[in-house]
Amino acid sequence: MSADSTDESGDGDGSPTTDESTAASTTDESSAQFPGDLLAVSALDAGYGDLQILSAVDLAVHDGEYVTIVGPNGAGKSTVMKTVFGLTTYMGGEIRFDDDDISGLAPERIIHRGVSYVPQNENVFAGLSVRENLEMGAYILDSVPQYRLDWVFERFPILEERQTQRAGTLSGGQRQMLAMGRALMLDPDLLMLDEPSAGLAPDLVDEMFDRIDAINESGTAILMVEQNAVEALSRCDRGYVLVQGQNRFDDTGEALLGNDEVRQEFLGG
Ligand SMILES: Nc1ncnc2c1ncn2[C@@H]1O[C@H](COP(=O)(O)OP(=O)(O)OP(=O)(O)O)[C@@H](O)[C@H]1O
Repeated sequence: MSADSTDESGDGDGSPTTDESTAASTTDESSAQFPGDLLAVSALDAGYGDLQILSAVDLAVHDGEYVTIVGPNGAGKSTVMKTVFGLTTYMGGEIRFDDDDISGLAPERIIHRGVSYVPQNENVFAGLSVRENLEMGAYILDSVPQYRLDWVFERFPILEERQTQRAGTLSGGQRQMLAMGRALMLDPDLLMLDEPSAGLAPDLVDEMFDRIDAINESGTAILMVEQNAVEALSRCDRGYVLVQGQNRFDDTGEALLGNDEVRQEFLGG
């Protein structure tokens, strides 16, 4: 499924690396339905220049899983995703994807492995048409695969209707759909979404989450950062609570929602 069929190393031993150091470890039951780690982040240190933000962060996403990161402002949630995608200063620890070590690789190389990332802001080319934006999503390929365009249009019919319209003239919700559609053009194994519901009118938030559910149900693993924590945890398979650049809790979404400490400290009671 990933765009790159030339992975070199493939030397992983497949052993899970993420469990020990977090406050509430991942339950075996929640992991059992998933075949293995797609993304395995262990003891990750990262930041910006000399400024360290993440300290020994552990996180895993299994094949086809839907994982959410929640936590207070400035906790480093976006930094985790940016670091997986090669956009920050990698300082230590390990990031494995599909059993290959991708720690510190540049984004172009990570995209080839089958990871797509939708940042929170400036995630479309405003001056280009909807269709051109989608075509840009497949820029690493020699030609734009029509079946992927069709796949995206099927999931986001509004993008087909508006394909000649400039992205800058779309509504916030449509723009977010375009950003997601573009990220899906390469049929990634893992889609990382940074606050997909941010700035959306309340009646569009549920619709956005429904679309993310549908993408996940079609087999794409999701790693998502969300301020809308209760909604996100109620939909995901597992969640992580990050505080000051460190793991605080991880468990199934349901268990985190039922955890009094998590509710009081991080979910508004
Ligand atoms: N480009 C950058 N350069 C320097 N520091 C940054 C940069 N981006 C983020 N930071 C800092 O890193 C810390 C973590 O930011 P991050 O955006 O990862 O947090 P977050 O948990 O996603 O928060 P929020 O929910 O507010 O987006 C913050 O202190 C932030 O100011």
